[in-house]
Amino acid sequence: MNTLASLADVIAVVPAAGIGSRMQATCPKQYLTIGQHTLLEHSIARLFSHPAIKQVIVALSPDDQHFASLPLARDPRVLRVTGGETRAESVLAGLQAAQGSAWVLVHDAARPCLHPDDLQKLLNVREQSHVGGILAAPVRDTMKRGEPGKAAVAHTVERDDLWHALTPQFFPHALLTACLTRALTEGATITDEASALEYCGYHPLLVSGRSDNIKVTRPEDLALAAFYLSQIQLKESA
Ligand SMILES: Nc1ccn([C@@H]2O[C@H](COP(=O)(O)OP(=O)(O)OP(=O)(O)O)[C@@H](O)[C@H]2O)c(=O)n1
Ligand SMILES: C[C@](O)(CO)[C@H](O)COP(=O)(O)O
Repeated sequence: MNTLASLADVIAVVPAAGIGSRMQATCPKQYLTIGQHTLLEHSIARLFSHPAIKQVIVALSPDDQHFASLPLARDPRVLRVTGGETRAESVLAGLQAAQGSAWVLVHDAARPCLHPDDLQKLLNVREQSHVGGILAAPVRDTMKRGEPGKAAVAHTVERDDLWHALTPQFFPHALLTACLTRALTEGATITDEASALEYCGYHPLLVSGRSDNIKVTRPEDLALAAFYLSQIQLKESA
């Protein structure tokens, strides 16, 4: 029987089964460190900083050599599952292990700078929508479409109503599982959870989020993430 509190509980799925090839590092980028902790540990700590997040399901590569040595591996709130060939497949593996939570949040292991205010804003979506929503940052720069296969401008892209999709992304567990399963079965290209819902005809909410919630993707991102994270931690310790 779910208590009221458990109905409010949220399970987070953290896809962490990638190799981080664009990072050009000697280990998968989620195990690069800022200070004394890995990006994965920072990203999960940001989630657990909110009382509604009761469990994290982390999807790892079957060849993962790093997770077992982290304190996370002994945290009873953290459940390990085996990820897939794509991020979407890793997320689906996490969803299949998520039991007892009506809503599920998905957050990249490579986004360690999630601000607590943004997490709260996203969790509030549960009161506003039956579909769910995502953190997103409005595009700031002029956007260009390149000519296919050439480093030349084809045309400028209208940037009104253009957003950078971020994570976390937050959806009813049953709806996201159904949409992601259908999209993958039908061969759709799915790079975030919202695109699976869009594929099935839904329009998730866009929750304006901070642009410092970066995904560590390329070598120069690590120092920037370290700075942004230090700013969050400075404010939290004030
Ligand atoms: N098969 C995969 C691929 C990616 N991810 C995870 O999805 C998140 C966002 O993906 P991305 O930034 O693309 O990470 P990588 O795929 O590792 O990076 P790259 O594309 O540079 O190899 C990361 O936390 C990554 O570990 C995953 O769980 N399973
Ligand atoms: C999910 C995501 O973080 C939204 O921007 C992003 O798509 C994940 O990175 P990838 O390079 O697309 O796997």
